[in-house]
Amino acid sequence: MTDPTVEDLLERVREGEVRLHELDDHVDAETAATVRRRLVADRSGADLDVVGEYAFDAAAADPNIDNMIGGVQVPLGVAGPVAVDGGAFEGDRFLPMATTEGALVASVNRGCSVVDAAGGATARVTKRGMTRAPVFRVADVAEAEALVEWVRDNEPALRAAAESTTSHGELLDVTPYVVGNNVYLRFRFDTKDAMGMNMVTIATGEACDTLEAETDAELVALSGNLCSDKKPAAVNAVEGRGRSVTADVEIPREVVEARLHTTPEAIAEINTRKNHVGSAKAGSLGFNAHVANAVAAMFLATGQDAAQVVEGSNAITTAEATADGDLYVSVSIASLEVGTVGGGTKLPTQAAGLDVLGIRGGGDPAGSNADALAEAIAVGALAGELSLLAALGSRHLASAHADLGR
Ligand SMILES: CC(C)(COP(=O)([O-])OP(=O)([O-])OC[C@H]1O[C@@H](n2cnc3c(N)ncnc32)[C@H](O)[C@@H]1OP(=O)([O-])[O-])[C@@H](O)C(=O)NCCC(=O)NCCSC(=O)C[C@@](C)(O)CC(=O)[O-]
Ligand SMILES: NC(=O)C1=CN([C@@H]2O[C@H](COP(=O)(O)OP(=O)(O)OC[C@H]3O[C@@H](n4cnc5c(N)ncnc54)[C@H](OP(=O)(O)O)[C@@H]3O)[C@@H](O)[C@H]2O)C=CC1
Repeated sequence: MTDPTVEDLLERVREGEVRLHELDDHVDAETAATVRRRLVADRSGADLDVVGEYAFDAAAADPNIDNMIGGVQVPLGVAGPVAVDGGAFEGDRFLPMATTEGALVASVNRGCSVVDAAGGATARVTKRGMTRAPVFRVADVAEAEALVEWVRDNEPALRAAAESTTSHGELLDVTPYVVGNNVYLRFRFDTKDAMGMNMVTIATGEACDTLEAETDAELVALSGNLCSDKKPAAVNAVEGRGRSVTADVEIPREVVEARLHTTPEAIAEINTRKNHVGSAKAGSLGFNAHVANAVAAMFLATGQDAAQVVEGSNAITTAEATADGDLYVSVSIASLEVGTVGGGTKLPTQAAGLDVLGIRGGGDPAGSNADALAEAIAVGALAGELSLLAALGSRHLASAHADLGR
């Protein structure tokens, strides 16, 4: 059935009277999406009916998407339940994972069952702080030095300016970097339960206004790439960004042999030769097998910013056979950028993913829910590492994907 409003708007867009992104000014968000979808379908010849079958309120998604035409669905599975002794995440929980890679959830699920059989994993957030690093132009290195000194002497003023824009964010420190006549100031904030990129960008902008009013430096760009957001960068792997989180477990030899079909020694050797030596030779920032898999699947399931999987793969896996012949395994993710408020966390299916973990919204104390999410993801990554290393040891990687992933 044709809707006169849709037909009329389609015509007006085709005539150039209304721009595609201005449709929401004329009709409700859902109708605007329908008009855009029809237009794209007509132009491309694609059948977009299924894209129009989305389960969220189009108006509520306004902060999350521009030029919306519908929704993409990603299958959602669970691994676990798995017992976790965390600094913030406690208990036996299922881990929600959204992915299109067959065998991935099975792998993490197997890892979770092994972790559980070993009595559970331990997880802790060891550092927190979301960063934004503006770049300033100065005349020369003498002025650069003067600016760095000014920043050191005036941190309270920068803090007051930055924190005037947020009731949750706290400026932790400002680290200067000088390159010729460029000065980069890496502002680091405690963003509590928010991932914090909007929060710290707004707060840093305010601090930059103060700095420009008081010094000769000129702001060139509010993000100068030393932050560093959504790019592989050693600064994040070394200094951390978002949450730095570690999970570990010690697994009795008999559990390794019965459930993973291999030995602690074999897993330790594969970890060294593959994750450490192979990664070093490849020039990789990630010294792990597939931490990005658990990070990406749990990011999608809980409304995180998918592009930040880049930083989430800055992880080191260690594995060793203990003196008792058991297996110790750990995963340390240096820069896991997560939140349980803001961004995509409010969308209904993503909020449901956080509910599965029991950590939707603001934590008590503030920041504890985002810590818990980081710990849950680290345990998922640990389970995935265990299972994949074992599959390589028992030579099951190819057959597992042939059976489950095609
Ligand atoms: C596939 C398995 C788990 C089979 O492993 P298995 O030991 O032969 O399976 P099983 O049938 O004996 O079951 C053992 C447990 O696995 C789980 N399990 C088993 N099947 C399922 C299923 N359908 N759905 C959910 N859970 C499943 C489940 O926990 C089960 O215990 P139970 O509950 O029965 O007591 C194993 O071979 C495996 O983990 N393989 C590795 C696969 C993997 O890790 N893939 C990751 C993606 S690879 C990639 O993307 C990155 C890569 C590889 O390129 C990175 C790199 O370079 O290294
Ligand atoms: N701007 C940019 O450069 C970039 C933006 N993004 C996007 O930014 C979004 C995430 O930014 P983010 O700032 O996290 O989210 P939001 O912009 O959605 O802001 C979250 C706000 O929630 C409020 N809040 C309420 N309860 C809490 C609590 N318990 N802990 C912390 N804050 C709380 C805070 O308000 P208040 O501050 O008033 O206290 C906070 O600023 C994502 O959509 C992401 O895609 C991603 C990369 C770059």
